Amino acid sequence: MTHSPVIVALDYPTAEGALDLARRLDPADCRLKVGKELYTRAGPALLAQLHTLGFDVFLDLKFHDIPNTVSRAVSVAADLGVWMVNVHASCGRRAMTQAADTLAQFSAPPELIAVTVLTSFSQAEFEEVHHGERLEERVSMLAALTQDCGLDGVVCSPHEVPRLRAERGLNFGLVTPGVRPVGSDAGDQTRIMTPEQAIAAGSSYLVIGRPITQASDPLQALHQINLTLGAD
Ligand SMILES: O=c1ccn([C@@H]2O[C@H](COP(=O)(O)O)[C@@H](O)[C@H]2O)c(=O)[nH]1
Repeated sequence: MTHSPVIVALDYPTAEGALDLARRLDPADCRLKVGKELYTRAGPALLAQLHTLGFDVFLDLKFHDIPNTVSRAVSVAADLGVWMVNVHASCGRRAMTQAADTLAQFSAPPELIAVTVLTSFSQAEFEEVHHGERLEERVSMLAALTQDCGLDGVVCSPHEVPRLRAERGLNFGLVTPGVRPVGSDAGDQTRIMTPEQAIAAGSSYLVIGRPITQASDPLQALHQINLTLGAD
């Protein structure tokens, strides 16, 4: 069990690349996230290997489908022993409630969280797909719905954290990608903050990928982040 809020996003095209880093990391220093790229390649066998290494694993497949499909998918994720799994909040009340009810039947269910608005979206890009809506209003509305459906938290940008913490309370998980240490490239992310700012704002967990995985020394990059957060 780690005291660090960092979840390292293992966005690699092969199991070998991901395992090469995972074997050098210590589960005392971080959790790991497996997303669509790596899971599409390596599937449940890779999850089993990461569990054998001692890591808590967030399976980030962002299920977005009809209620029956979403609840069955999170049930399989629970069977695979992951620590956290997610859906899109915009799949709606019935899908989220059914997923939460399904997981409640497990003795040690994974945390179930819902994506609000992807951290890559700027307000302008958001308006192209949600005409006339304010991004932060939608995040707030989806977080309220997610909590009402009995889920454990949401994925949002650190920018939305102060408002959501105030609206949803201290026990609601706020998992934030869009985290960039000073000097690192934003890449395709737009709503970003530094690790220290995100934790000060009230984030529960920080999802950090490329600033660690593409660093010349990924272990040192993680160590430096944990140090600045007092989690070393
Ligand atoms: O809104 C979201 C939801 C998920 N992600 C995922 O987090 C990581 C971030 O990686 P970086 O390299 O630190 O940008 C990545 O796996 C995304 O799929 C997100 O960024 N935003």
